[in-house]
Amino acid sequence: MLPKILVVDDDRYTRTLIQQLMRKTAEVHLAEDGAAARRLFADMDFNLVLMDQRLPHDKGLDLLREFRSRKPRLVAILITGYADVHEAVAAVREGLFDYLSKPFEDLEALEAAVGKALELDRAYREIDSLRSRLAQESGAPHVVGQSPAMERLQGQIREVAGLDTTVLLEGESGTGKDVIAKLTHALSQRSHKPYLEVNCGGLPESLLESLLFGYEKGAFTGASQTTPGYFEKVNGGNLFLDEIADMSPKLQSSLLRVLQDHSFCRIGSTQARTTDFRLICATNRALAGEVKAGRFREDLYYRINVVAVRLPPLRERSGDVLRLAVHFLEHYNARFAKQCGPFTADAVRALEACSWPGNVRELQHCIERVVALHRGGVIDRVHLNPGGDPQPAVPVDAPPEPDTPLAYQQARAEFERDYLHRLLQTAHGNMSEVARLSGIPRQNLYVRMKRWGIVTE
Ligand SMILES: Nc1ncnc2c1ncn2[C@@H]1O[C@H](COP(=O)(O)OP(=O)(O)OP(=O)(O)O)[C@@H](O)[C@H]1O
Repeated sequence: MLPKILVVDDDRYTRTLIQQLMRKTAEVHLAEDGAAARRLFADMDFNLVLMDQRLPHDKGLDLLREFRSRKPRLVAILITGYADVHEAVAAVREGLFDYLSKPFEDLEALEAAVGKALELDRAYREIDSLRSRLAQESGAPHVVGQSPAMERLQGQIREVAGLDTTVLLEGESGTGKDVIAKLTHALSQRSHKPYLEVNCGGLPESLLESLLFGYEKGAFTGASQTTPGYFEKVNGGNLFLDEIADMSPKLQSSLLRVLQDHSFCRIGSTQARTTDFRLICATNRALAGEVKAGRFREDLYYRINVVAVRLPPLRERSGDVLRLAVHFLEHYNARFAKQCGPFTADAVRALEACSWPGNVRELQHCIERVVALHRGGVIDRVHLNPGGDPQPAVPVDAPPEPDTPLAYQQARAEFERDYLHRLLQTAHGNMSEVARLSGIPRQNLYVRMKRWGIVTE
């Protein structure tokens, strides 16, 4: 269905021009004054209003305020003469999406502005419909993404979730593997059974072993009481092993045996116990490459690589950046009890121009930072600073003069932040690769990246 645009202008030439320009991409409705505009607005749900500032009996901006009081998320563009531009700029701060100056000299710019405005309206509507769908599918996580790549991926997950096969999720850091693992659980026949997850890269071998297998009292120093492991506790449900490539060779062979026999022994016991779970694994390094390099067992690889699903990086999901930004904006507004937004046209362009090397996590963090630091109201490009210096988006202090010598600690901090950010970009968001290149242990890296706001979790 074509989007609906309302054009309010007393100048017939402008109305006809916009109608001709948009006739293939939108259903265009025309009003020559405020009264006609009010009638049409009351009757139809418009995706965009293009409003002239000077109307016979009304001021365009006042009419837009009236419309927005009835429909706060209305996306609107004001059409002004050059004399009124300062009013339009002020209106953008009030929540107007964009303004265009008449006479239109650049028709491509007009089309582009309308395209962006319609995209923002689409993002609002999709987030709303996702919310109401999720309210029905209780337990399923919010997976935002209507780009072709994400539609394909969600289709794949809906197909395999109920089949009880092992699922391998491959994708860069921050692409949403964790969220998709939870979705797989929520859509599976095991959804009412336990869902347990463990990050294989975050724990030393012995701790991971006791967490998975459980142990008998006295099995090792500190084993003060018998404790069942995840293989036992997850019985009937789904087990998510994140960062599977980081599992040690010893644990890889133990896991292989569990998958073959559906049985295991607690540490310190010889009694075999049976278990029934579906395995979901994730990795941000291509497992085939790890097998080739001799770091991952080939037989285990074939066991877990039954259905492999690739999570596309955010830079390959055209359109999703804005949807996710709107989703996180609403989330953090609710969480911090704020009213930040909407985004200006310039902010939308800045968000979409960024390559987001840290993927969805980086975007989420950017919006969280903006909402936390912003007093409220419209979010413009200056507030966002996407992908740039991960310091507060609204600077608290003036930046130091370029030739002012920095204190050693401060200079080192700036170097580290810049260094890690660039490295993450070079490694396409792959944390294990960043760890390898920098020689900094992975866990340590997370702590540092969190400190500099490069990652949030
Ligand atoms: N499609 C999505 N919709 C909504 N939120 C998302 C989506 N994808 C990711 N997120 C959010 O982005 C953040 C990072 O996602 P997640 O932890 O799933 O990434 P990951 O690929 O598992 O990262 P890592 O490899 O570093 O563990 C989370 O807060 C998650 O809720």
